[in-house]
Amino acid sequence: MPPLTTLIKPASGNCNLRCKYCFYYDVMNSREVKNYGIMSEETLEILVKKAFDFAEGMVTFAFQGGEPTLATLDFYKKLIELEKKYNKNNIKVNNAIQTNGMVVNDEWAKFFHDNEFLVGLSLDGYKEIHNFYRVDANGEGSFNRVLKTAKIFDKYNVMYNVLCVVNKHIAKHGRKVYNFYKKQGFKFLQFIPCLDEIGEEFGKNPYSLTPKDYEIFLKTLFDLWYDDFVNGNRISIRMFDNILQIILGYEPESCDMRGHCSVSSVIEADGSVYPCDFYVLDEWKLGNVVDSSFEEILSSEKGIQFIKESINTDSNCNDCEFYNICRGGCKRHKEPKIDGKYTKNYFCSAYKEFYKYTLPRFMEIARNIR
Ligand SMILES: C[S@@+](CC[C@H](N)C(=O)[O-])C[C@H]1O[C@@H](n2cnc3c(N)ncnc32)[C@H](O)[C@@H]1O
Ligand code: SF4
Ligand code: SF4
Ligand code: SF4
Repeated sequence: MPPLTTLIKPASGNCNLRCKYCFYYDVMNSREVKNYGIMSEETLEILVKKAFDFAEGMVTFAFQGGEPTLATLDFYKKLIELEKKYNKNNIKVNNAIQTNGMVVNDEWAKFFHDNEFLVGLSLDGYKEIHNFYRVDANGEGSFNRVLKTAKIFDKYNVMYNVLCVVNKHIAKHGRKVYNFYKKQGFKFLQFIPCLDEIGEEFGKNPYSLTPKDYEIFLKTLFDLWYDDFVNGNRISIRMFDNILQIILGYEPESCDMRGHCSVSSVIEADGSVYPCDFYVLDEWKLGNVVDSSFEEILSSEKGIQFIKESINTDSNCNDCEFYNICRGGCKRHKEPKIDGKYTKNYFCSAYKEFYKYTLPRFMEIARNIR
C-alpha cells in the first residue's frame, strides 16, 4: 500500500466570506446536492480509521473547503484523538489546513503549533487589491483580519505559507505584491492562476486572467525572485521550486507538472470522494468512504478514466521545446472540452514565453544547487 493523501472538506462549501472569484461556489452550483453541511464525528472517525487501514509509511489529512475552520476547533481536537487511537503502526502523520484566516485566534494558533499543522493562509497581496475580491457577505474587505491572523501565527510559530490567486488585478501589480510579501517576512508563497467557471469559455469575467496577463506576472515575479535568490534571500515559490525539482531530475510534487492528472482523495462532508479539488462534481464521484475502503475508491474505473483522459494529446506539446518541463499543464486549464476532447492549455503562450525568458537562469541556479 502507498502513502495516502486526503483533502477533506469538513464544512463542505460553507464559508464566512464571499470571494467574488471563488471556484468552489461554481463547483457547488454544478451538482445536485450543493451543500453537504458539516462532517459528523462518526464520518470523521470512519475516515481516519480507514485511512490508517490503507496507508503505509505516511498519511496526510489536509483540510480545506469552503472554509474548514467552520467545523470548529473541537472537530480538529477530535481528529488528533482519532489519529492517536487508530495509528497502530505508528506511521508518519501530516496535518494541514487551508484557511481564509477569518476566525483564527490565539487558541487556534496554539493548537496548530502544538499539533504541527502546516497552514495555508489565503492573502491576495496588499490591502486594496486583496479587498477588491475577498469580501464578506456585506461586501466588506477581509484584509485586516487576515493580516491579524498572520501576526498571530508568527506569535505562536505556526508553520504557514501564503496563497495568492493571480487574477487580472494581481497580475498587473506583481512587483508590488511580491515586495509586500517580502516586507511582511513571508517566505513560502504559492501563486494560483485564477480559474473561470467550469465549462465556460475563459476570459469573460472582470477578474479573468488572460495568457498575456499571466505571462507578464510570471516574468516579473521571476526577476524579483531570482535577484533575491542570487543575493542569498531564498523565498520559496511553489511553481519555481517544482521547476527546479524537474531540472534536478526529481518528480515534481505539483500534479499539473507531471504530464497527467493523479487521483487524490478529495472528501466532501458526507464522505463522498472525488479525484481532484477542481472536479468535486457528481460525474466524478468515485465512491463514499463510509461504505467503501480507500483501496476500492482509489482503484475505481472512474479514477482510472480521470487519469486516462488527462494524458496530454495536444500535438503542439509534442513539438514543444519546453515539454520536458511544462508537460502540458493542468487539465482544468484545457476546459471547456470540444467534441469530448480537451483543448489546448489556455495558458500555453504564457508558459512558452515564460520558459523562454527564464530557463537559462533556472539552469544556472540548478547547477549551483548541484
Ligand atoms: C476554495 S479555497 C478553500 C479554503 C479557504 N476558504 C481559503 O480561501 O483559503 C482554496 C483556495 O482556492 C483559492 N481559489 C478560490 N477561487 C479560485 C479561483 N477561481 N481560481 C484559483 N484559485 C481559487 C482560494 O483563494 C484558496 O487559496
Ligand atoms: S474564503 Fe475560500 S471558500 Fe470562502 S469564498 Fe473565499 S476562496 Fe471561497
Ligand atoms: S485537473 Fe489539474 S489540479 Fe486536478 S489533478 Fe489534474 S492537473 Fe492536478
Ligand atoms: S508550453 Fe504549451 S505547447 Fe509547450 S508543453 Fe506547455 S502547454 Fe504544451
